Amino acid sequence: MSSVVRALRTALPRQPRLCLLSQRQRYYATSHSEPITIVEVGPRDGLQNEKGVIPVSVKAELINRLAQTGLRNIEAGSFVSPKWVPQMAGTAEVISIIQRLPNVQYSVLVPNSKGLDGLLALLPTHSPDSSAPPPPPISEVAIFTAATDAFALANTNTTVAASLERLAPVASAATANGLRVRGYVSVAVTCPYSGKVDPVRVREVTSELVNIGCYEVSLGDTVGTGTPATVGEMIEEVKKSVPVEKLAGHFHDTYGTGVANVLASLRHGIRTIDASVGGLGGCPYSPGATGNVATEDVLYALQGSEYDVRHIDLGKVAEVGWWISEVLGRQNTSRAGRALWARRVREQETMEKEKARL
Ligand SMILES: CC(C)(COP(=O)([O-])OP(=O)([O-])OC[C@H]1O[C@@H](n2cnc3c(N)ncnc32)[C@H](O)[C@@H]1OP(=O)([O-])[O-])[C@@H](O)C(=O)NCCC(=O)NCCSC(=O)C[C@@](C)(O)CC(=O)[O-]
Repeated sequence: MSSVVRALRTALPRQPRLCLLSQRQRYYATSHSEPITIVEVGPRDGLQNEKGVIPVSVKAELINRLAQTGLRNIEAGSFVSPKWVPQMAGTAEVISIIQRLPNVQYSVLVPNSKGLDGLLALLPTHSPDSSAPPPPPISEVAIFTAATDAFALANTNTTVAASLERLAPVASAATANGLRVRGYVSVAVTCPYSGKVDPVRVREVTSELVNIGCYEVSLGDTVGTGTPATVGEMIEEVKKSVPVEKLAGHFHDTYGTGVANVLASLRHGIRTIDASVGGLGGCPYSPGATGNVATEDVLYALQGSEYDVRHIDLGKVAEVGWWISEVLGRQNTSRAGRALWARRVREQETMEKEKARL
């Protein structure tokens, strides 16, 4: 590591924020923009696919750092079987130690009643005792199924129909306990086991999730084979039964079409996008798929557009991406994140040269 890069790392928190919008872009963004919700799934979808065991302290720090960037929705982990996804073990501890920010919604993924019970055990059932530690700040659970039986069996050991039967009481119990319920439909474009997926099937499963109580359903291109054309076709089909306000887009970037698919889904009316800092992630049961579309890439692409994400600080998100990539010893797959890093190194080198010259 060069001395400039080392010095830069030490100096990171004191660096001025990156100002990436021109004055004209800022005017356009202010006067015409529509707010977009970014659901940051890095701490869950991102970390669940890492090879090594990640300490609880690192997971909690990732969530805390993300919460400081202006992101308002963070999926913090999952209460799934540790035999199936060992990387998510310790979620109870993680959510017990994160710092609650009042304007941030924290959620966790649950596959069944046992997962929900694990979460509910941590939440207060009566007026909180002032001497007790504060309860975890979870206000939402995410339940998940798939558009194909082959994927549902690989991911959750059950068929789609049986998973929906299993999830209905989970959704009711979560709602009864004051939690919002979000749903996911995996393999909404292609299934790694059974190939191209019929959009009609995606529509049916999405409707079922709404019927059992999901306020929103995230349509997952789990494998990341989607293109603006196939994603658009799928969304238009789903919209025949479910209002677009209840849909979100969840794209993996395997073929480099993640940002294009985000833009396509926005054009088709979706206003909530899942993304993962540093492009972390992938589903352990989707062989060959890479991480989610990177949060930094989405934020960069939407700057100055008619879609408003100005409440999220791209520079700060990029810093989190650099930090977590280094901690995990992995390559940062966010193109924008890498470019911003290179730019900062160049700026620092210029400053150093200037200082030496004076
Ligand atoms: C659903 C099960 C549990 C069925 O797994 P199973 O083996 O059929 O379940 P079981 O009921 O027979 O239980 C087996 C063991 O797991 C335990 N168990 C059972 N449930 C839990 C729980 N909640 N928490 C902790 N432990 C649990 C249970 O107690 C038992 O322990 P044992 O008696 O053998 O010691 C399993 O298949 C599972 O956990 N699957 C989760 C897989 C997963 O997390 N995949 C990644 C998330 S989905 C995703 O990434 C896609 C998404 C959402 O991002 C969108 C996209 O991109 O498509």
